[in-house]
Amino acid sequence: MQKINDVRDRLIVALDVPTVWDAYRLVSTLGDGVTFYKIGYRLAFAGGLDLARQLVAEGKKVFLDLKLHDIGNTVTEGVESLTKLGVTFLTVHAYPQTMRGAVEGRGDAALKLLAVTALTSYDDGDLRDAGYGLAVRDLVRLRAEQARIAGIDGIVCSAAETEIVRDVIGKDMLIVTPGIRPSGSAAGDQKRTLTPAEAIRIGADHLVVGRPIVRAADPRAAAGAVMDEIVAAS
Ligand SMILES: O=C(O)c1cc(=O)[nH]c(=O)n1[C@@H]1O[C@H](COP(=O)(O)O)[C@@H](O)[C@H]1O
Repeated sequence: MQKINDVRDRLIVALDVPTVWDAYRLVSTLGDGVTFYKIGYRLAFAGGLDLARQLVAEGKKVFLDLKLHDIGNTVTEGVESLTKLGVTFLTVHAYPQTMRGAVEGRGDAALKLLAVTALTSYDDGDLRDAGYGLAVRDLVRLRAEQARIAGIDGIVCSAAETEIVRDVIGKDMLIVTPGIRPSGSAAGDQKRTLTPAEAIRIGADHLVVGRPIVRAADPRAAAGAVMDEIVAAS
């Protein structure tokens, strides 16, 4: 596992809120306890790229979750543009051409590229529906191996696949796990979930948590409870 100096960085809160204003309000509510934020489709298409720059300027780390996937040249050019934002992580789908294009576009920049293997809302039946002949665990293993070969920095998968992925990628790449559900919280559309403590114990580096914090009656207390679990399990 890569060394993470500040344990707070292990929690990434997904800013899945409608407006930049809502995002600022949430960041201010969560305060210093949360150091790492994810900006995904919802905000990226509503002023989120400027927000990313602003959060970076304020000393927060930002994970830009755009899950890029296109012909290699287009991915290369898109990633080249995104290196200028100062964000820490960027997602691409774990297709070999896409990953190679992203690594080329990243060049020498500090941006770390994460490859999304099999979405955590998918089970084996969903993969069959999408035309795949592999079970989730086999697809995740294959894509983790392809990501390592392509020069990607980390893997996005369910924490349930952490051991399989670690076996393939070794210690130097990151494992970032969404689909985290504190016990008692609603799974929603997530199908492959683990609790924060389970995910940390099994070896995940960073946990992505959205609705259990963002939609909590008291988001600061919810984030604090997740962080307590992370610290206790680290
Ligand atoms: O790339 C991601 O972050 C991601 C990959 C994946 O397989 N599953 C997944 O849920 N995510 C993202 O992680 C977040 C999870 O949010 P919650 O389900 O609300 O905790 C969302 O922003 C998803 O877009």
